[in-house]
Amino acid sequence: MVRAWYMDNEKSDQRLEHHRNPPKFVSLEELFTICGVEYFPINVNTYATDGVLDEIKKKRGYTYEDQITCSKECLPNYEEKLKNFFTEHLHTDEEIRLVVEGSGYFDVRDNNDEWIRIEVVPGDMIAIPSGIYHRFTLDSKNFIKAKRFFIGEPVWTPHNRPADDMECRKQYLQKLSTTGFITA
Ligand SMILES: CSCCC(=O)/C(O)=C/O
Ligand SMILES: [Fe+2]
Repeated sequence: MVRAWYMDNEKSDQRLEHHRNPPKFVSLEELFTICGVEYFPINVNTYATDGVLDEIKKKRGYTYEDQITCSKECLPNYEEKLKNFFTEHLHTDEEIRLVVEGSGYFDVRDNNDEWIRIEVVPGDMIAIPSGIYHRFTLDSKNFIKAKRFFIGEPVWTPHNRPADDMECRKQYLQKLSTTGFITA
């Protein structure tokens, strides 16, 4: 089950939870309405046959799928990749991940530019919208295996902050400031 909370401002080990004192948790509804981040619970034991994941893929047009394992042993250029993942950036497309093993943290900026930390564990599928500033880190267990989805040919390019002039950033802010991400 995904959990999310506002981060403290400590610069210590990025792999720690970094709760505020007192902790300030964020609900799934808030994650969606203030940041546009969507969440789908998936059964990692049955997703190959139960149809839930297939339905999401069909509905959202995810035609590309692969798997990434982040660990010292499995990820080429591990240190450099982890450093890049944790550098604040945005993408021109959604970033969709389904955790099948291990765990980690996606951090996203809220509408006041504060960090919200999203803890992901097996069965958590999240869609991080195009244009939102975010980053990723492993937790202290140093291992995650996740499926990645994409509409069409994947574009993984991160655009590091500042990327405020990018069209996807402007569109994201426009959505937030007008209707938000609330859908009928
Ligand atoms: C658990 S997937 C690794 C992180 C990643 O792919 C990414 O693009 C972070 O922004
Ligand atoms: Fe990213």
